[in-house]
Amino acid sequence: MIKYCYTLSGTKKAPEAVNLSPFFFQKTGVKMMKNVKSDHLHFGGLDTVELARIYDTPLYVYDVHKIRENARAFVNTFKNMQIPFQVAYASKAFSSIAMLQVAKQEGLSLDVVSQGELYTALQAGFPVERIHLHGNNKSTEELEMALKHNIGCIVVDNFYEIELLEGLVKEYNQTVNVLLRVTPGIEAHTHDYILTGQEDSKFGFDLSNGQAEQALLKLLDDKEINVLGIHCHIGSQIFETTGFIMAVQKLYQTMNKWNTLHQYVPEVLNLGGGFGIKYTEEDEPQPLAQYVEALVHEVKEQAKQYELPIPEIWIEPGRAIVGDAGMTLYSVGSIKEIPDVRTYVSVNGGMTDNIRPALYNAKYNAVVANKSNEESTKTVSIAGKCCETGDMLIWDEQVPESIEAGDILGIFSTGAYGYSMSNNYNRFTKPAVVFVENGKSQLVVKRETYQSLTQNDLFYE
Ligand SMILES: Cc1ncc(COP(=O)(O)O)c(C=O)c1O
Ligand SMILES: N[C@@H](CCCC[NH3+])C(=O)O
Repeated sequence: MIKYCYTLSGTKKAPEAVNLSPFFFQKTGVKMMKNVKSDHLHFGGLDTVELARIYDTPLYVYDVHKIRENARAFVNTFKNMQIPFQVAYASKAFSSIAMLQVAKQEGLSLDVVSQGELYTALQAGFPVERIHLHGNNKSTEELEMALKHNIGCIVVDNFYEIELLEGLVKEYNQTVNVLLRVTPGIEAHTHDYILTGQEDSKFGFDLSNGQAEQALLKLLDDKEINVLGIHCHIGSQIFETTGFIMAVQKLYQTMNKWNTLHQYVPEVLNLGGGFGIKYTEEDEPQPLAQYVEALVHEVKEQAKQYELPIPEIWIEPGRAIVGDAGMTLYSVGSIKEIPDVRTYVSVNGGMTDNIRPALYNAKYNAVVANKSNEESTKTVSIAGKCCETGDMLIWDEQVPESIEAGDILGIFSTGAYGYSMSNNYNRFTKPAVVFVENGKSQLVVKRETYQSLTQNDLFYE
């Protein structure tokens, strides 16, 4: 049995160990992991071809050990830096009862943005005091649900919400902790659709036009509302720490002003999520610990400069916790060769289980999981099966010459915003989700059935 790996340029490399995660290979520039026992790709210690056989495809697979490792990278860095903190997992990246159980086990807090996400957290038995509710258009029902369950805090986003909340806390004679979401006017370097910190944003109160200050005063005026602190989130899939550092500086200028004018000093500074991960070898994220180190360092510097206390620092990573811990397995079907133009390899999923390539032109790498010892010398494009020309998962990927119908194709780093953004376009059913850990696999989200697709449909009479 040949024991080697291929780099993206096609050169062979000896694998350092048997069951390394694809993350390792992406990090080192080696494209795929080889199992020395067979020619099957292993993920989280298990044979992916076997997983596809047992659970069928398309299938989301999560390496739970990797989820824990990512979570601990954040948590342990805060602990080592001896600073009060909360790491709130942004459950929009991937919410399911099993995932939230793992988040709870790792001592994370939770960011939810809807009643559905809050309901899932409650079903998972997530500690309510560690749940934070987000949203740029929270409904009365959402706010009522948050108050009823006494969740940790509500991240207040706009004047309409303040009015609703003021009415509700009076009606229920209840106090509530809030964070004030501000937009610091920072344009992080990422895709336009996932930018959130700029002035022209639907999220939060703008700092520069005075609306944030107006909102603060309104909230401080209400004795049922405790303004725990300030929140800002500058965007998603950000590699450089510069944007985060600039946000901290902007927030401290504001805090200094608000301390002088209104004697308001926040206890909590929530700096959001957005820490970038590696999808392909072109991506160069920082190690997760470095994002935290940079943030904490800057907070300490600014606190010293303005002679303000060091607040509790909260962050909200989603992608960085689950992104590279998940992969998707598909079955290859039709292969269409257009001589001198392109070869389309169609799989039994696509934009219904991963809309990111269609939405953000996001890039991924794939491997033929049952032929991972074969050299990848053929250039093909991986197409989804939706009735959309734009339903392409990867353009120009290298695969073995022998690729054929029935092969299992694995796409790496689909753990964030894959399942959570999946949809039923063309009435495709959503795939199942499987967790692997300690050499075992377990189904944690069942595959949708045709029955579940039509269960809410009614006959027109
Ligand atoms: C307010 C807020 N917090 C946290 C996140 C999580 O972002 P990411 O998954 O990039 O860490 C998002 C999404 O961008 C967000 O809007
Ligand atoms: N869904 C986006 C990120 C936006 C997250 C929420 N603010 C993605 O897949 O990258």
